[in-house]
Amino acid sequence: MIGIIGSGNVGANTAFFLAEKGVDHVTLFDIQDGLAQGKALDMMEAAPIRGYRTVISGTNDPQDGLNADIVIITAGAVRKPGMDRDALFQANKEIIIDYAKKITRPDTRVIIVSEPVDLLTTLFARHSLLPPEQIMGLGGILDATRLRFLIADELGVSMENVAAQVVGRHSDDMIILHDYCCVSGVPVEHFLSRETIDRLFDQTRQAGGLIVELAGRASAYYGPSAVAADLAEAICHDTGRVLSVSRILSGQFGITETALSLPCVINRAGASSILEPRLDDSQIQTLKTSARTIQETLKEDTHA
Ligand SMILES: NC(=O)c1ccc[n+]([C@@H]2O[C@H](COP(=O)([O-])OP(=O)(O)OC[C@H]3O[C@@H](n4cnc5c(N)ncnc54)[C@H](O)[C@@H]3O)[C@@H](O)[C@H]2O)c1
Repeated sequence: MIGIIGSGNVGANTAFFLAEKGVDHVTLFDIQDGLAQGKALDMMEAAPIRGYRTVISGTNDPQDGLNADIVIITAGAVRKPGMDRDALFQANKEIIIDYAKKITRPDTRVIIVSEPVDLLTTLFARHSLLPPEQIMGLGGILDATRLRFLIADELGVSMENVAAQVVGRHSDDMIILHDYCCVSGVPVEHFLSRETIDRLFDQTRQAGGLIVELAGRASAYYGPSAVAADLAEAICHDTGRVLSVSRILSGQFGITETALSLPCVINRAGASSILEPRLDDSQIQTLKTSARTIQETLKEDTHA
């Protein structure tokens, strides 16, 4: 069973995408009375046409959503135009601490979507009894997915032939691994000029903000939901896929006790091992600065 905490745009769409992937059971919870039940019912009533057999249920009891094999946390405030992700920390930190303490099943794997994701994943890990590999933040995998679209669109090729890797913080400080961006295994420089590649990298950094500006009242949710469902499926099916997720680092590039995205092997245990990519000196500095910023923010906050 997959529990989804928060049944707003990301939570509900993740449930829908999971149903289309054929998982057995998804339980939605939201603090707004009736919202989870209403959306679950709506999705079940689409099943005769969409053809999924998944049971999607809504609940008013958070423990029904938390007592799950995989818990996806999408609860909390979203950015408004002009806001950066860090501005959501004060609004969302208590929610994360609360759920970190309420998850008591030792085998639950947790995917944190709420923003600012690396800060909240670090905070969750501090307050949780779960081991670090079972706690994953939705970070680099979304940025890489967006970049794959942009490269494919620029070249007019199929997206499935485009690979991209983004690590570090899910923010303007994300680190796009140039050497790992390929089209059918061929480095992207072979097809695109340096200026075009830089423009696509900038668009990737600004992708989330652009959607907030354009949509006005909502942040991105189709892309994030698709990625959350993909990650949950990779865990359920014990795939061993390598995906860039935010997890507590254990000494990689000298960083500990802080969650940042690096490529991880995703299997039934969660983000079970980290594959260290080759980074240049400036990328290592960016990664370390991101870790320091997260630690300083948490240190300044006496409740964290
Ligand atoms: N990591 C990423 O890449 C990424 C991408 C998109 C959105 N997000 C984040 O995901 C979160 C959700 O986004 P959304 O678009 O679904 O927002 P939304 O406003 O549509 O939904 C949020 C839902 O959370 C519920 N909620 C608030 N407090 C709660 C609590 N304590 N327990 C349970 N539910 C609670 C609200 O009632 C609301 O229904 C935001 O923090 C957003 O910034 C992250």
